[in-house]
Amino acid sequence: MSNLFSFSLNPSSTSTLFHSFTTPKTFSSFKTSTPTTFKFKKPSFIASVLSTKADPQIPQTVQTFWQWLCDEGVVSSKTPVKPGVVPQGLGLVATRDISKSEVVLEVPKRFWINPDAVAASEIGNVCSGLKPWIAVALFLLREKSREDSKWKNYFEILPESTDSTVFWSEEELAELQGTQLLSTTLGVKEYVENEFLKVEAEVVLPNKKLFPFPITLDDFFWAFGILRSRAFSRLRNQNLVVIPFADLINHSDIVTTEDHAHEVRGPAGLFSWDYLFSLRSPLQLKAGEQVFIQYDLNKSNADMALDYGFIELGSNRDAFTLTLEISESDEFFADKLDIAETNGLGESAYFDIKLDRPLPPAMLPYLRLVALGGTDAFLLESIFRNAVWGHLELPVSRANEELICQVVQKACKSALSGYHTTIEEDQKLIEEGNLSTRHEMAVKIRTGEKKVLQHIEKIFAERESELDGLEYYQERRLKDLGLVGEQGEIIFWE
Ligand SMILES: C[S@@+](CC[C@H](N)C(=O)[O-])C[C@H]1O[C@@H](n2cnc3c(N)ncnc32)[C@H](O)[C@@H]1O
Repeated sequence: MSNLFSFSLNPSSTSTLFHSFTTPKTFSSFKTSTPTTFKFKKPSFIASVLSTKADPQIPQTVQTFWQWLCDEGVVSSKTPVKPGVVPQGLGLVATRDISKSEVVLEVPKRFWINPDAVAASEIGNVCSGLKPWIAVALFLLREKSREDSKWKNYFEILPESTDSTVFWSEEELAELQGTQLLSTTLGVKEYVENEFLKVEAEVVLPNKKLFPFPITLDDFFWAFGILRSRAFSRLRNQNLVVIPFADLINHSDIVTTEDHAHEVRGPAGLFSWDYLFSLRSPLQLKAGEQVFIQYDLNKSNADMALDYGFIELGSNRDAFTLTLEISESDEFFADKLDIAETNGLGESAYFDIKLDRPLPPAMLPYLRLVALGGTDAFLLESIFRNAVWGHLELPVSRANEELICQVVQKACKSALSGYHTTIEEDQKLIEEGNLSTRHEMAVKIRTGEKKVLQHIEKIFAERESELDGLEYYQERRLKDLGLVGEQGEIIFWE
């Protein structure tokens, strides 16, 4: 969550994961692709905090969990937070005033659930070749089923699922018709199912002694959901780690920094030192207030819905990912690919576009490259290779610029026609209220995507109306050669 909760199947970035499930589109067809509840009752008023006396609002499982943390020396009378029942399910609540950046909890490494814990366990050998998240998922399921698991009390407080779209019914998913979130969700579900079938056949079934209990696809999805919503990432040396107790912390957009989680060395019991996961409060708090962090500033609402099962109200997380591709049938495919790769892009490129924000800097050059042809194709010659990206950062020719404007607008229109409601209809539904959590999330996600598409369409419509006033490669070149006068007249013939 400080950076955390952005567990990604591909550690390079969360958006890589996102994109790995979208179907790349060619330029010509460039378009954008487009359980159950918590165990705990959610009070609508203040949080109820565990005290030394049993509080009837706190489930027995949470009281037992807390007692376990006390017995293990993870918490003491000095720990300034306790689990509480809050509107987001369980959360961490201050038991006294807390100052900004104060350490609120520390969890020794022996309680962390991560690939190292798997490697050191009985299933370490059979899981050694697996993707880290799959190994940890199997470990979670195995420990959950064991009466003598070290984490037994922890498993008792975990939710059965979240509102992540991977847990939505078909009827609920139908409200996402036309959205990128729907195609991403379906892609993720298919991916998880395939991984499950593979690991079931290759690891679980052949090792009945290690996995003596049945593991179903639903179980595997549960583990996947736990990892997506609770694993911390981007700690030093830790890309995927579940930290019991620390993972009770909820997200708030009031927090705008991400640097709250650290790995430190410190006392981890009466006589031992160990690595500790240390969490600091990003805000100053009064006793009784909930501790929040920022899960990930870069995630779009669609990412949040998929990973955590909630979204933010402000529109700054509304986003749309444009997928562009150099078509293999393009007569200049090899040259274009070479230029794209030299500039850190590839055959396909993904551009996350946010509402009311400028376009990603590489998007226009890439679009111009993909559209390059006809009399502009000379720029693809190898003699220009070092300078071509610089040329593509500015309009190349009227024809090229007009083409990209038209293609993008057409693609936006086509994507917009895939939604089954208009923005106005969505707004009416929100105003009327009475929507379930998931339905409201779906309506807000589809409204957000449509607004971003309209925003992109507007940018390119405006650009198209300004084509006559733009300066293109040939004019720039003549100017560089001193062949254009102050008024723009060509003086070559004088
Ligand atoms: C790391 S867990 C936090 C503890 C969790 N509330 C629990 O009861 O176990 C993350 C999950 O908490 C919930 N959550 C966290 N922040 C939230 C927020 N601002 N709004 C709604 N739900 C939130 C979501 O279900 C999310 O998947």
